[in-house]
Amino acid sequence: MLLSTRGLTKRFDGLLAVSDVDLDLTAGDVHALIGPNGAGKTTLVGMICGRIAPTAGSVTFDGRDITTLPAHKRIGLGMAYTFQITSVFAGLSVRENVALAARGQPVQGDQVDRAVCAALDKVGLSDRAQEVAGNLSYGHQRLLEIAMGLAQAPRLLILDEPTQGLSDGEIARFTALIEGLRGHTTVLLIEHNMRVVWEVADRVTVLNFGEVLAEGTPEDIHENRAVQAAYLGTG
Ligand SMILES: Nc1ncnc2c1ncn2[C@@H]1O[C@H](COP(=O)(O)OP(=O)(O)OP(=O)(O)O)[C@@H](O)[C@H]1O
Repeated sequence: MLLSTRGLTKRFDGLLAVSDVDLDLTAGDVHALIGPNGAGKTTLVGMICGRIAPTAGSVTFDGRDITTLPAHKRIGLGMAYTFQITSVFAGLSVRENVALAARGQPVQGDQVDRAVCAALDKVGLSDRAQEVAGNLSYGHQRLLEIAMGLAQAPRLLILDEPTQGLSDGEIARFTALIEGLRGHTTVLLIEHNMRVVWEVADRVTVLNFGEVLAEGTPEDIHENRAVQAAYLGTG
């Protein structure tokens, strides 16, 4: 396992946002986290990457207990994440944004350039490298965020609703990109687009009211009646 949580819990005043979650991410897998709005997905991921302090439970990364490790140190261990709220610097160029994200990695000079070009190429933004990031469409800004994550050469890439606001063509490019990461980069993907989940996920965890409702392969989840009732509808 690259990452495990045990009994991970977050209480906001009276509200139990995440309750006793055991999650295991196998190295190299694409693991999708799904569930209705308010199920606790973003809160769970916030505890995994160190932005939210858990009320109880533990997080282990590569065999090390990181429950109380600050977020920037987790980045240093190889975690990268993109969030629903766009984090690009609007006044900088596309290239500069990715170069900033790559900084601090064990690459220098020409290697930074190469890492930036490779990341932009993977998300299909190479021809926009010189554009001011703030002028990009919302969908392209989401792709830029993913390039910023990739430029950090992460061991675990956490993506929070990466396909939200993307066109069909951009979604197809995104799924191809994720396919290309399988086996060497572990991906934790919060995703509402079920077609994307069925296409790219090796494992799926379903959260409902802060609890794990089901975990398994996409086929297991698709056939799970409790999941159908809670989330997928009767279809
Ligand atoms: N900082 C906070 N203070 C109080 N309540 C919060 C806070 N953050 C989240 N919550 C509540 O915790 C619950 C879980 O929220 P969370 O954003 O983790 O769900 P989610 O599954 O990511 O939802 P969505 O799919 O809509 O993004 C919700 O009821 C939410 O209102």
